[in-house]
Amino acid sequence: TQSTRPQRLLAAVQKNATRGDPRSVVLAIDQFCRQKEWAMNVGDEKGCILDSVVSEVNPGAVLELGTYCGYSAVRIACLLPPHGKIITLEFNPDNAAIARQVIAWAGLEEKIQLVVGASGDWIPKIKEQFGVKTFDLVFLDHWKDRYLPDTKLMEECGLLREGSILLADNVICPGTPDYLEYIRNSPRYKSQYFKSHLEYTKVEDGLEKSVFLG
Ligand SMILES: Cc1ccc(Cc2cc(O)c(O)c(C(=O)NC/C=C/[C@H]3O[C@@H](n4cnc5c(N)ncnc54)[C@H](O)[C@@H]3O)c2)cc1
Ligand SMILES: [Mg+2]
Repeated sequence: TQSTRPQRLLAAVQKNATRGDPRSVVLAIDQFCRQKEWAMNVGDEKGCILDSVVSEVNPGAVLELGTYCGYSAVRIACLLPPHGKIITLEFNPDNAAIARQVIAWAGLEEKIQLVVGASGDWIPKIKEQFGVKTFDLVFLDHWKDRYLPDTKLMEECGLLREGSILLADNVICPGTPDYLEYIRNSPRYKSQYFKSHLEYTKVEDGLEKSVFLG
C-alpha cells in the first residue's frame, strides 16, 4: 500500500537523524522537505524567528495548535527552560501517530505533551486536565480559519495573562485575514509582523507576534 507524506518524513528522520538529538531531527526534516518533498512545517527560515521568540520569552508553559508531524513542537521544546513544557493539539490521529514517533526520536517525550483532539474541544478543558494556569507562549499553526475563534476561546477560558505571547504562522500564505484584522485592531494586543517566506519557497509569508495586554 502507498505510504503517506508524513510516513515518508518520519522514515527520513529515522534514517538521517541521531536518536536523542533534536537539532538533527529538525535538520533531517528540513533536508527532506528541500530535497525530496515539500511539507507544511514552519521550516528553517521562519523557524529561526520562532527560535528567537521562544528564547526571548523563555516560556514555562507553551501551547501549540496543530502539531502535524511535530517539527515545531521539537524545535520549541529543545529551547525550553528545564521545567518548561509544551502541550500540542492535533486532531488527525494519523498525523498524531507520526508526530509521536518524531518526538520520541528526538528524545523529547518528557517535554512535549501531545493531545489528540480538536482545539475547540480541548482549549476549555486544558486548565483542569493539565493543571495549567496560563500560557506564556501560544504557537498557532493549524487550520487558518481557526486562529480567530480559538484566540477568542483562549481569552474566554482565561488561558492568557498580561504578557502572554501569541505567535501565528502563515498570516500571509495561506493567510489569516480575519485573525490579522482582529489582533491588529484590538486594544488588548500589541502586534508585530515578521516578514519571511513560505517554508522551503520564495513565496512571501510571515509570522505575527502579539502580546496580550490583559
Ligand atoms: C493555498 C495554499 C495551500 C497550502 C499552503 C501551505 C501551508 C503552509 C503552512 O505553513 C501551513 O501551516 C498550512 C496549513 O494549511 N496548515 C494547517 C495545519 C493543519 C494541521 O493541524 C491539524 N489541525 C487543524 N485544525 C486543527 C484543530 N482545530 N485542532 C487540532 N488540530 C488541528 C491538522 O490535522 C494538521 O495536522 C499550509 C499555502 C497556500
Ligand atoms: Mg504553517
